[in-house]
Amino acid sequence: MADPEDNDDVDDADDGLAVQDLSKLDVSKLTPLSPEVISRQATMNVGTIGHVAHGKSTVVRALSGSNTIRFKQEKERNITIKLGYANAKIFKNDREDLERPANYTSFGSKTPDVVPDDEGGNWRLQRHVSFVDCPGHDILMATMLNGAAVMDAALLLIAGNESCPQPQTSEHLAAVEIMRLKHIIILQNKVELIKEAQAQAQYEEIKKFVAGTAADSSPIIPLSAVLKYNIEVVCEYLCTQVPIPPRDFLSSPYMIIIRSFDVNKPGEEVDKLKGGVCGGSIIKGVLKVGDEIEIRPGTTGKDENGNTTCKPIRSRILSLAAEQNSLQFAVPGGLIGVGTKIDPTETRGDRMLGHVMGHPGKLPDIYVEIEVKYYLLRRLLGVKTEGDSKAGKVSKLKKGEILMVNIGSLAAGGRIVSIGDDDVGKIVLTNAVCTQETGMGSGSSCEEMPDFLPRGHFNLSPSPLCFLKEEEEDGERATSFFLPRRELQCK
Ligand SMILES: Nc1nc2c(ncn2[C@@H]2O[C@H](COP(=O)(O)OP(=O)(O)OP(=O)(O)O)[C@@H](O)[C@H]2O)c(=O)[nH]1
Repeated sequence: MADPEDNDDVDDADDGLAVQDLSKLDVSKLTPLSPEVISRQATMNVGTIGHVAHGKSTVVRALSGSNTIRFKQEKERNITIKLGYANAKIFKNDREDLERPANYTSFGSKTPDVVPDDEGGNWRLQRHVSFVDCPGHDILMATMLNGAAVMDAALLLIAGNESCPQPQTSEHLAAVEIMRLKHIIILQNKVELIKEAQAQAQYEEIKKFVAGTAADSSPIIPLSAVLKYNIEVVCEYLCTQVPIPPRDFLSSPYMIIIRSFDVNKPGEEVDKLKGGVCGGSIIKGVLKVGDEIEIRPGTTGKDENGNTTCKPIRSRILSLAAEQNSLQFAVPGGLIGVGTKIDPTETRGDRMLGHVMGHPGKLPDIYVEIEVKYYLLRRLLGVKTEGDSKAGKVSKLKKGEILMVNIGSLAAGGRIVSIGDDDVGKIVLTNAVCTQETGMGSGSSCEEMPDFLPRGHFNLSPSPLCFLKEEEEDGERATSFFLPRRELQCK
């Protein structure tokens, strides 16, 4: 994602990339492979999933050349805590004598779209991928699910020197299955640590584990992420096994905000202060430099009766960037950074996380209560249980129970206020949420009731949503999760 701290490095002109000219932009002709788009911005999101320390961050580093572990605590503990992002361009060589997989490779996001090799051939850009690096630790499952919300495909990392499956191997696979993710590539990592017979035995174990799941017919690539062995096979499969995701360029823009920053250094002079920056992923539509924008819910608070109030924030786009590539327009897909005129104190320290950005008056309504049809998983995932032991069973949801609710990039607390016989739960949220309403929504809008947030009933599709429920089982902390059936209509 565009890291505002790197903003000074953003090249505006003559950066060797395709030119984006707003005066010639015809949005109806854009595709995720248009040269002026993929030259600068990733248009496909690929997640890395799997058990803790199986090599997710290492494989992203091998593919992109960038380190996704960026936070101090993460560096100290050597585990991923927040979602990490890194972009990579995937190239194919045009020399016919070069056999697969050596004719595929990846370079960083700033690389020009045609790179000459030493033998008279050229590496030509095929895909521009944004890697979403998920944490593998069980207590960070909610973060992993936020990442799964934007994935078009996933790399499932399985360490060759451990038995399969480990708890988060099955938990992550189940999560992406529920998100309806179909394109999964399995990476049997750390193969340089094991003998061939051991690798073969684990291959059979993996085949048995994925039988009947979304990864049933997924390719299994033996890999060493540290030695970069078989990385070019991953590049090839990303081009040949994962279709270009369909994107809606024509609708009014809708971006979920995943990070936000104040990019000013302490003590900066007033006339040099820069406006707030929001990072996120556009779900549909195109945002352009100069656009008027609105952020919802925006500034939220409570009135004298304790009711939640909100005031959407309005501003203008001053700059757009994808990692270090400057953009004139941004499309659905990889993460972008949006420079605005918003007071930077409003965007400091991820304050806008969970909000959405779009054109003024064009975003969905804001809600503090949701009604959702859910289904429970039959057994707890992520814990080792003996046989048919009750510890693995998921208990029913109860009135008054507190859940964690993920809607887009928002992770909010939610209290169940009622549960119907038809597994429809009414949930009051701790945070207001602006989310997509489809079907016959019956919530009244914020404009109609400016002092109060509405109580709405709606189907959250296509906004991904899930609940996390924390349970103590024999002293072991377990996590299970629940999702609404996407096809269900609202009341
Ligand atoms: N020998 C060997 N070690 C590897 C390989 N890939 C990763 N590792 C090591 O495994 C450890 C964990 O790697 P990470 O990439 O941080 O694992 P992760 O899955 O991202 O970890 P979390 O995000 O914390 O779940 C590190 O010490 C890596 O150097 C590999 O191919 N071979």
